[in-house]
Amino acid sequence: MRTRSVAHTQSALSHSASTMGSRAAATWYRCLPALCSGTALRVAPVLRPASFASIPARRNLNVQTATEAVKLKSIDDLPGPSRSTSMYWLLVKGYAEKMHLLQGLQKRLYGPIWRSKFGPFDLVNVATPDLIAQVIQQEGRYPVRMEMPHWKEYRELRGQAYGLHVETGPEWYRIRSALNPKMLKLQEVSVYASTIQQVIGDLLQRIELLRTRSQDQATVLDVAAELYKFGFEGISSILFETRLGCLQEEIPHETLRFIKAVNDMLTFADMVLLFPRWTRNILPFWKRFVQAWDDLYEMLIDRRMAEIEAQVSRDEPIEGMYLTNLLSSDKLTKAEVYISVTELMLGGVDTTSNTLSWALYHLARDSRAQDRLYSEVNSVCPDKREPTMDDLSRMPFLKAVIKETLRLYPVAPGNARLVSENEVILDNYWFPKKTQFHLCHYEACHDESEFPNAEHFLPERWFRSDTPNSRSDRARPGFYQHNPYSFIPFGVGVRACVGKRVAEMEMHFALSRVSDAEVPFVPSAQSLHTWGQLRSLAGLPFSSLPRLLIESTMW
Ligand code: HEM
Repeated sequence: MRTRSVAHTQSALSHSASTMGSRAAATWYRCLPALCSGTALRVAPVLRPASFASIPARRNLNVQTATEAVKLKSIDDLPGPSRSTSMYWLLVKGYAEKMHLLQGLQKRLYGPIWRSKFGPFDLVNVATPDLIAQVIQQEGRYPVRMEMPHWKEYRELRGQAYGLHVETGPEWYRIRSALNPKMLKLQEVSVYASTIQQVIGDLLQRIELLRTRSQDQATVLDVAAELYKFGFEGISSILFETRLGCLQEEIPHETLRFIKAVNDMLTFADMVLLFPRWTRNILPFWKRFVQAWDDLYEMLIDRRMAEIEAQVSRDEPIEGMYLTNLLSSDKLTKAEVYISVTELMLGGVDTTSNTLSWALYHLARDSRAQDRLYSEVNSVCPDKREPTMDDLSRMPFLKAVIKETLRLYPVAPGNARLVSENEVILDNYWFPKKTQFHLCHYEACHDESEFPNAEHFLPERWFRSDTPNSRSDRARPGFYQHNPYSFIPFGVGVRACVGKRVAEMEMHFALSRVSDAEVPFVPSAQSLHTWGQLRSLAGLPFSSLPRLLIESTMW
């Protein structure tokens, strides 16, 4: 099984657009970055950095008069690499696979705002929290990340609804408003807690099984793959009210085909975007992209939708999970429910699983952080009790570990905005409507002036209470006063991630239970390195021993 970031890989321009490339575009919709209405940078009170309190209200900086605009510089005045330089960096220097690092390189060369062109993209890159804030504040009522012409074309070919990623304006907002309530309200999301706990139970059993089968009785050779399966199983159990069996010994054939269809769709989406239309008769990418979407629909969604619809129409009582609720709410057409659930599914897999992989990687290398996490979990939930949502609110260090992981490895290393309602002014530049902005989140959350020791994993940095008495340089004044736009892993505003609450719940429950049951450590004689890529953790070896075993040998 491949462990590619599905939802937020292609969604990055969906879940990130960060990288603005085909990959970005893919990541982009993968994370299918949605925007939860009114989700303005909420943080748990304990972890709340002071500066979050002062996010300025949105302002609309539409250009007032042509005279004013004339005084400003234009997009043509921006510095930036030529097309051939960009292609050289991407293809020859290998940045196509690590575009998040290109952000810092180009910022050093051209300054915090620059223009870059490659393939079909003509981008204005912004790489400071201030500039990111300025774009967001001018994004308009119905923000758009980027155009998704290939998705749109497929939907038209099959007569399907457009869905969150393709739809724009009030129509996008109508769909989004129907999806938000059962996704973004904490109380509503807690309904899914017991389902997720069952899936986590399966994950723990799977880790134990793989460990005991290994030569050293300690190493799970590819923990990222297991977490990917967990991500898939978790989100599908919430959305479809169905267990796919990803964590079983024998993964059902249909499930494997579904997973393959998801990966194919994302992979070929990249290709379809990059090559011009006339190549479709010669190259296989478009046909395979269409085939992948067809398979994806047919294999799971059609089948599950038909079952649930039949139950709804027979007025049978059904466990009211997400899909059932959407189908019975009448707020969306059946076609819109189809596509919305698919997009949520695409957004919900690799996002949570990659974040968990990176968190375990750092905990395995940092026994101090690991011990602190275990003490916290164990004090709130002694004797391996499964945590409840209420328990999670008493685990600030657990949440800090996830935040710090998302800062170091943002699922969407870049995001995008195609500002089509307004002209935009940034510093002393004026941009016409429909300018495509690339928001360099990765660079912003790795900026030393915002986060001292930015490349280090320091969950404590999210605790203001650690500041006053500590002697370490982490505690120097102002350390926690980062600009709120330097860390927006789920986006911000009405288009922010629709799956944020579900993702946090999944990650918090999973990490608390894994750290309560396992003692991860770096495999001997193996120096784990941080791969250049943010998402490809495939093959991440993970050694752990059951905590119970360690505790009993101590006695
Ligand atoms: C670690 C977990 C996750 C992270 C860091 C993340 C991050 C993001 C980001 C940055 C965006 C773009 C927001 C913007 O443009 O301002 C986004 C959009 C989206 N995400 Fe996530 N996401 C995560 C998990 C999920 C999950 C679990 C789901 C599904 C339940 C999901 C579904 C979506 C969708 C559908 C959108 C597009 C929304 C729209 O365009 O209206 N995400 N996500």
